[in-house]
This record gives sequence, C-alpha cells and structure tokens, in this order.
Amino acid sequence: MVLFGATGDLAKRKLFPALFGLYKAKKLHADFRVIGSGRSVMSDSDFTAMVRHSIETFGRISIDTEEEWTQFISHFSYISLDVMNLQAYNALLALVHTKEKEAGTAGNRLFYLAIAPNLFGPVASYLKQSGLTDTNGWKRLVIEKPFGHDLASAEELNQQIQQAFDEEEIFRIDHYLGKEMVQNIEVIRFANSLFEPLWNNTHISNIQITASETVGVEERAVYYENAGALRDMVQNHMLQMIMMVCMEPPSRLKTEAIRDEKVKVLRSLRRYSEDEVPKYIVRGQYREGSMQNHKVAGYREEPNVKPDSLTETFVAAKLFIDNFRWAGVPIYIRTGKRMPRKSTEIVIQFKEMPQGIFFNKNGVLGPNLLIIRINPMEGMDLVLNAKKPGTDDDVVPISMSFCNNCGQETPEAYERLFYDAIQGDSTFFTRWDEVSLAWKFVDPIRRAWDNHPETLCYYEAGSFGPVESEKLLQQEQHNWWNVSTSSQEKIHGVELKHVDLQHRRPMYV
Ligand SMILES: NC(=O)C1=CN([C@@H]2O[C@H](COP(=O)(O)OP(=O)(O)OC[C@H]3O[C@@H](n4cnc5c(N)ncnc54)[C@H](OP(=O)(O)O)[C@@H]3O)[C@@H](O)[C@H]2O)C=CC1
Ligand SMILES: O=C1O[C@H](COP(=O)(O)O)[C@@H](O)[C@H](O)[C@H]1O
Repeated sequence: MVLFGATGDLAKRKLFPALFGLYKAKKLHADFRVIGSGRSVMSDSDFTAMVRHSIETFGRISIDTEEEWTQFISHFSYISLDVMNLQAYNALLALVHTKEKEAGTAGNRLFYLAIAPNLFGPVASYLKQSGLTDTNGWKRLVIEKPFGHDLASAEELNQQIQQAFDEEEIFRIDHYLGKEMVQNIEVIRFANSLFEPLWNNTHISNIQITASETVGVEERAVYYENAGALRDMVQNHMLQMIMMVCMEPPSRLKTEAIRDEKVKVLRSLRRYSEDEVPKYIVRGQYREGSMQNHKVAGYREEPNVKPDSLTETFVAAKLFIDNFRWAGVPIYIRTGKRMPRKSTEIVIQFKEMPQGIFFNKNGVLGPNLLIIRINPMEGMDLVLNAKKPGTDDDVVPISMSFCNNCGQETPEAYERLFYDAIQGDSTFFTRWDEVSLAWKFVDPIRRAWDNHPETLCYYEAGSFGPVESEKLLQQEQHNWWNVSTSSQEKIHGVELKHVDLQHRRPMYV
C-alpha cells in the first residue's frame, strides 16, 4: 500500500488508527507493507513515531505491548516526494520493488490518495507514466473526497484517472458508507418482514435526515470556503443516506446489483431548476452564538474566512423521489456546523391512524417513528403509542430501543473501507454514475445561490439552523424531530425528557 498524504491530518486522525484496528483484528495479510509518503523530509523513525502518536491519540484500540507495536510498525516505511514531480516516482518505484521482494508479495498494489483533490488527477497519471501501475498482481486506487467541484471538474478528473485505472479498480471514498449503521439500513429494511410492506408512500408520511455537528469550520476554511455545506455534506453523505433508505431491494447481495438500485434513486430524485431552489432549499451561515455556555465566533470571524463570505454552513432541503414507491413523500434533509449536538439520524415518520380513538392528554396522538441513529449513539428506536400505566385511555409514546455500540466498540468507518478496498469489494464506495448524478442534482442549486446571494439566511451558533428551515416543513404541517435530545424539547406536545446516556436511548415523559 502506498499512502500519499501520510503526514496529513486524515492519515493521522483516521487512516493509521484504522490500519492498526485491522491489524489487531488480524484482517491484514501477514506480509502487508505500507509506504507512507509526503513532501516533508523525515526519517523512518520520525515517521514511525508519528504513526504511534496518531494511534495513541486518535485510535479506538490501544497498543498492548511493545512487542506488538514493533511487529506492527515493522511493516511501515516512509519516502519523501513531491507528487507533482514525475522523476520522483522512480525512487518510489524502486522502494515498492524492494518492499515487494522483502515481503514476497504477489505484487498487489493499493494506492491511497489522502492528498489535496487538485492532485488526484496528476498523481493517477504519474502512477501510470512511472510504471507503478505495471504489476503482475492487482492494482487499486483509493481516492478521497471531494471528487470534483462540480460536474465538469468531476468528469475531467474521472477521465484522467480512468486512463490509469479501470472503474472496478477505483474506490471513491464516502466514509458515511463505511459507518456501521449506514450499512445496517439495508439489513433493517430487507431482513425484517415488519418494515418492508410499510416502506412506501401508502404508510410513510415523511423522512427526515439530520447530520448536525457542533464543530465550526476549524482549520479547514481554505477548503470549506470553496465547498460549503452543499458540496461538503449534501453532494455525498446526505445523498448516500437517501439512496440507502429509498432504494429498491437488490435482486442479489452483489456489489453491482446494490449499486444499480442505489443509482436508480438518484435518477428519480427530483432536480430543481434555479428558480425552484428558494422554494425547496434553505441555506444558512452561523453567526456568533453560544455552545454549552461558551461564546463562539461567527463563521465570518473564523481564521481564513472572508469577512463578507457567502459560504453556507447549513443546508436544509425538501426533496422528492419521483417513483411509484416514494411519490408525494417529502424527504427532508438538514446538515450544519455549530448546531447544538453532534448527531446523525434518520427518522421515518409513519402516517397517522385513519381514525383517531386514542389520544394523549393534549388530545393528539403522536405518529409512529422509526429512528435510525447513525452516530454517535448507533442504534435504532421504534416509537409507538401505548397506554399510560394506571390510566384508562391516556396514551403515551414509548420507545423500543436497540443500541448497536453499547458494551462493544464497533469498527470505525475507515477500518471497514480499508478492509473492503484490500478485498476488492467496492459495494460501499461510490460508482462514477452516482457521483455524476449527484453533481447534476447539486450544480443548479449552487448556481442559483451564486446568482442570488440574498438567499443566504443566518443562524446563531448553537441553534438548529435558520428559522427558514422550520418553515420549509411547516408548509406541509411537518416539524423537525430533534430526537436525541439532551434538552427539553417536545414531540407533539409531549415533552422529551432527556437522552439516557447510560442506556443510550431517548426517553419520553
Ligand atoms: N482531514 C479530514 O478530516 C478529511 C480529509 N478528507 C480528504 O483527504 C485529503 C487529505 O486531507 P488532509 O489530510 O486533511 O490534508 P492535509 O493538508 O492535512 O495533508 C495533505 C497531505 O498531502 C501531502 N502533500 C501535499 N502536497 C503534496 C505534494 N505536492 N507532494 C506530496 N505530498 C503532498 C502533505 O504532505 P506534507 O505535509 O508533508 O507536505 C500531507 O501529507 C483531501 O482530499 C481531503 O479532502 C476527506 C474527509 C475528511
Ligand atoms: O466529510 C465530512 O464529514 C465530516 C462529518 O463526518 P462525521 O463522520 O463526523 O459525521 C464533516 O465534519 C466534514 O466537514 C466533511 O468534510
């Protein structure tokens, strides 16, 4: 494995810990080799110290013994090179040959591009030109996000990398697809006869997907200023979750059968013209506010952000999938930075009873909800109505909960994705047609906003986004569910008490 960008943030926070997790789980071949590379000049020992620091700081699994560490790190080496210099690849090729000989590998080569996106295309072609892709084993390219900046740039990048790698050799990362509970959506849907008959517009009122983050833009303003929440989260992670929730059952559990069904969802996703965008999509930017009683700066005051920046840090949208199953069901999505809590959740809201005979004390009956908690509290809640103990007809919402990561650590998304790429399983990577359709959906929205700066709304840091996001749902008499709550919020007039952190489930009173 050649890891480009081995001195970078992603490698330190995610990739080295993931490799160590796989090593501990004995999921790496005994003779694997990792060659890290970056521009920084460092010795192998400086590099190994950096890898150790990264695992100790960010890893979910600790190093048990010095012997274990020595064994693990003996598989690693480092080379300094500027990826824009074709000549520099000669030294890399020589090192790859040395390592392959030393380990007696079959010549299988995995190239991981954890470098800036503008380097993806050139590196792919230099890998070919330098002979690094000539091998008797297999070759694979793992490529980080973002894949392009819009459809045109994504197409250009795709053409570049396809000159060196075939589509089945390209593994485009969307780390949400490596998350346990995102993968679990398929199982929940297609392994339970309870849900599938109800999973359609006859029984589902609306679907809500929220990915809220407490962090601001942090040190990523240079990237984020040109991306915004639309390109950073919606074009990839949010659309991927929609595909998983809305796809038809695949005929077989095979990579292309699954991806074919996913892509059909994107084909049916209603595209908005520039004129329609303001009606269906809200964008916002956080202003100064307070997070857990601490004052935090507004986006425009963050380092490296333009003082008059129009970059959105929040997006909410009402989307429709125009097919038989989903016609008329609004799919609400929202994602933002500096929101009150870190949480990604999918709420399936079922339709009301055709005839009301039971009500709660406020004279309403809450809907049934299926809540799929992607993170951080992985699991699922089924919210039903039941009799309040000791009363005759007072109905209260109750929750049947499943926790996926209680009492056990579940693998990090990057562990799963690394493993799959090594195995050659691209099911949970994005295929080119998904990427291109996602950009076709996103590009007109971007254009509409660029042409109409006045559509940017504002929200206080620490809030759930601009008020316009609430209005988007109110047009249909819907409301956002803020389910994994730690504050006093209400479900249909019923107070949500708090999240029971010990048992990791929402509680209702
Ligand atoms: N960080 C994150 O949380 C996430 C990152 N990503 C994606 O991962 C990729 C890497 O991001 P991140 O780690 O944050 O970026 P960083 O800026 O932290 O790291 C960039 C890496 O690329 C190397 N590099 C830069 N220019 C060259 C060059 N000319 N030749 C050789 N190596 C070079 C740097 O080496 P050196 O410093 O030694 O010069 C460094 O190792 C990006 O595509 C990003 O979009 C995706 C999701 C999340
Ligand atoms: O890809 C990205 O995702 C993270 C959120 O990921 P999560 O696994 O923590 O939910 C986001 O912070 C970042 O801006 C984006 O680039």
